[in-house]
Amino acid sequence: MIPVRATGLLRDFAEAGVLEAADVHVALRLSQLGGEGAETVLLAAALAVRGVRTGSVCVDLATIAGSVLVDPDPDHPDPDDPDRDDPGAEPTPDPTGAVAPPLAWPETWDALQDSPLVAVGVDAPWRPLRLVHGLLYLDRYWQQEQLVRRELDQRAARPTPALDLSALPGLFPVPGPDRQRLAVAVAADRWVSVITGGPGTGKTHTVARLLALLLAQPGPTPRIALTAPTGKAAARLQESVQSQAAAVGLPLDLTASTLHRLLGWRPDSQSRFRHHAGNRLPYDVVVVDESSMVSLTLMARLLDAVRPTARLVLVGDPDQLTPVDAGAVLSDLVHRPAPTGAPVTAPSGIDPTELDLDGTERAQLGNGIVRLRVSHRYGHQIGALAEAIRTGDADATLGLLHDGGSLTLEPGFDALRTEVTATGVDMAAAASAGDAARAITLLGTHRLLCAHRTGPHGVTWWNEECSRWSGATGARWYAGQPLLITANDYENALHNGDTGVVVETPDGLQAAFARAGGIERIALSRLSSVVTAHALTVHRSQGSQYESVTLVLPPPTSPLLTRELFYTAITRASAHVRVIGSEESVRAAVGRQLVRASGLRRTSTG
Ligand SMILES: Nc1ncnc2c1ncn2[C@@H]1O[C@H](COP(=O)(O)OP(=O)(O)OP(=O)(O)O)[C@@H](O)[C@H]1O
Repeated sequence: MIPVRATGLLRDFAEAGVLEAADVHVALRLSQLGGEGAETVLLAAALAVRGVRTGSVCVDLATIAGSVLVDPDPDHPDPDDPDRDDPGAEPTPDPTGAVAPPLAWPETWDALQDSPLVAVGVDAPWRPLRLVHGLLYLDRYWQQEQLVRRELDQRAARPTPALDLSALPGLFPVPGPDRQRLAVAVAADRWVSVITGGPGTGKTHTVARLLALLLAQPGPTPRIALTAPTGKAAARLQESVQSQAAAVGLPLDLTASTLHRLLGWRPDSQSRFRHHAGNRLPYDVVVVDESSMVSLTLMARLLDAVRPTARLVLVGDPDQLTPVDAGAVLSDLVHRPAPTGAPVTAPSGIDPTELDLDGTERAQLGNGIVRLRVSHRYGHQIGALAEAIRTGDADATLGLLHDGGSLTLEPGFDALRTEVTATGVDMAAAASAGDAARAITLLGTHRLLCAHRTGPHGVTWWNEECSRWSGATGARWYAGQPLLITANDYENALHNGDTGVVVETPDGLQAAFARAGGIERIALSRLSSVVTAHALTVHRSQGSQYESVTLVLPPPTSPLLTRELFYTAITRASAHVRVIGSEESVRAAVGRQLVRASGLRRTSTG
């Protein structure tokens, strides 16, 4: 919809589909408040608002003119809702490369420097917009970025107390080079560290051993917080750490919570969180899993609240899809130069030269970053495919997909239909017989993933098609029906993104969910936010693992088709990956990376 008050450049860009009404409204409001009439400044302001709406922290004035973005799905969720896990769509570069009406950037640049709306440079007093190093920010995001930068740099520069590494050999008994051991030593030796790696590379395994090493240090027992951006991720982290607790000597009752819960989210309060710089979190170690899903705003809140003398350990896979909200902090962190003064070597007793670290990885050690590389979960072929996609090698990706074995590229749906039908029949049989364990096992054997929520390649369409293939009768509930929880449900201890299946019980049909201690059956009438889920968006599948995954690729022109989407989807599988789509779609996906403008990677000082 084009706002009536939009004129000139704002109208041109709104008509070209680049700006939405909200972008224009904010720019016009700023113009009123600041007494700014220059069209180019108002356009730049609207593009800054739009940048945040589409995931960037700022607008890069050097590249914006050639990289107009499209917003493929205006159905954005409420950014402040902590229950929200599924963005459904990710704004990405316009694949057609179409550029909106031409813009004279030299003119715009001059107008921005002179504008009463724009603070120019790091030290200029407050104004609603800030221009630094060619990046234009809404002030709020500039402040958040500065806070994150400052906190991380201060943490990196400050030495930690001397470490006793004598427990390490017991925690990693196999001799020889081991990146997990290096990661533990590095994370224990710093106030902030990052443990990255693809799925199944042992990030949580490493975290459990890090905690054991910290608990073995002399002095008071450290207080530990385990957290993750979503309820489902927090539950997985807790389960995984608890399952290793006895083996490495951790307390058996360590629990994990969402970041919102940890920080004390208060929807009714101005300050939003109970914990902040004036009321810090009472922990000595804070481990954040699935950090790739943490936005700039949430990272700023967290850094504000963690004590300067608490070890902050960020864990995640920076190659996965980025958060719904603005910023891609984890990805920025692994790409930023080390701050001046940061130690560039591993702690004493650890020899990084043994570990086959490349130049980048060596430099990253200076930022406390260690990347784990060996997957303990999936076979060589899926690992090789993940690496080919991650490094943008389309030929290698296609070569692997054509090689057969556990990977296939198919143009049609026949094999998918056979698989969905067979699994559906088996699930219905098990569920009708009341065998919830078998029905849940079958649910984890295969998952259909799509880029889009709606449309011919979308989840909604596929859910209907798969329901037909698996013999659903059209009844609201039926035995063998796969379920997806779509909002956190504290009463039933269910998390947004949990999956279950409808099974027959002596009390009629009920929903069955896998729990750490076994299977729980819940009356269907007690579930408020639940849908049938033969298919999921790739976003929604983040953090889940299936034996076999089918990914339906959209056409090459789809703005959702990116390397991060492809990588995230195929790394959900532990044994088999089927990609349905054309070679062109595969090439388009591998070749297109999500671009999010941010100043965090640029320098360490801003
Ligand atoms: N060094 C190791 N030796 C043996 N098994 C390992 C090792 N590291 C990890 N594993 C096993 O590999 C599996 C995956 O490990 P883990 O869950 O820690 O990986 P992750 O990187 O946290 O995975 P994700 O985040 O994708 O869930 C687990 O079963 C774990 O016990």
